[in-house]
Amino acid sequence: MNRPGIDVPDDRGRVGLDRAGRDLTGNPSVIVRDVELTGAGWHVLRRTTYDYRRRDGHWSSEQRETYDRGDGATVLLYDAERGTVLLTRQFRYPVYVNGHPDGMFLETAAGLLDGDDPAAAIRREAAEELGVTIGELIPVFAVWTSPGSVTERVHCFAAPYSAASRTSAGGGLAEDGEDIESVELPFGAALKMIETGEIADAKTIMLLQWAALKEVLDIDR
Ligand SMILES: Nc1nc2c(ncn2[C@@H]2O[C@H](COP(=O)(O)OP(=O)(O)O[C@H]3O[C@H](CO)[C@@H](O)[C@H](O)[C@@H]3O)[C@@H](O)[C@H]2O)c(=O)[nH]1
Ligand SMILES: [Mg+2]
Repeated sequence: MNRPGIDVPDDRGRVGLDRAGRDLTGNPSVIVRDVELTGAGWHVLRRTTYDYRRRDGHWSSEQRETYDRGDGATVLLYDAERGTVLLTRQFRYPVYVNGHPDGMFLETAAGLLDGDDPAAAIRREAAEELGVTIGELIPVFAVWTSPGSVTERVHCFAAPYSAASRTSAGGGLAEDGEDIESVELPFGAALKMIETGEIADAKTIMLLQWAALKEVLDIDR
């Protein structure tokens, strides 16, 4: 058969996209029966049918759709001397179409791993998006933000920055359609923006609250 993304390369060169999950063995109460590719555009949508043994011992057949965009990484850049954090602002269509007033969204620098390990990926993204060359890099946690449907795991880091580590303009890759503004905020102001809703991105909120809990930065400045 000549099914793009399955037997022959699709327009992004991918094959075997219907294989994901078929070899899972970690949970004896789950038997994957079928994987259908329902969409292979920029990212991949699948409908998976599996048998699931409920807690009462009965088996049921279940279907779940998953959105697979690979894994990602993000970093909270902080300057403890000056009490600031460095964030990105860019247009995010998915939030705009779902209630955000203008879609201009404040986030920690982030990106897809694109085949790199998480540390290498976030060093690349911090340079591309904010022009920052990261030195010390602190792993914080790795989280699934939408476990009912999105497969993505986001590796969250923190890293110090200073005027000296801002080595280029940043802005993102124009050829990828990126147009990213650097936004430096006092830490206390960033925390207040969580309360007002001006910061409403899950990974960004988690990392700012981690920094407050661990007293990485002084809240009162
Ligand atoms: N043409 C096209 N481009 C796309 C599409 N989806 C994404 N892109 C482009 O693909 C690039 C991906 O940039 P990254 O910096 O790698 O990813 P990101 O979107 O900024 O970051 C993601 O990373 C976080 C951590 O994984 C995620 O939490 C967050 O949702 C975000 O999508 C961006 O230039 C984006 O415009 C699409 O459907 N079509
Ligand atoms: Mg990005």
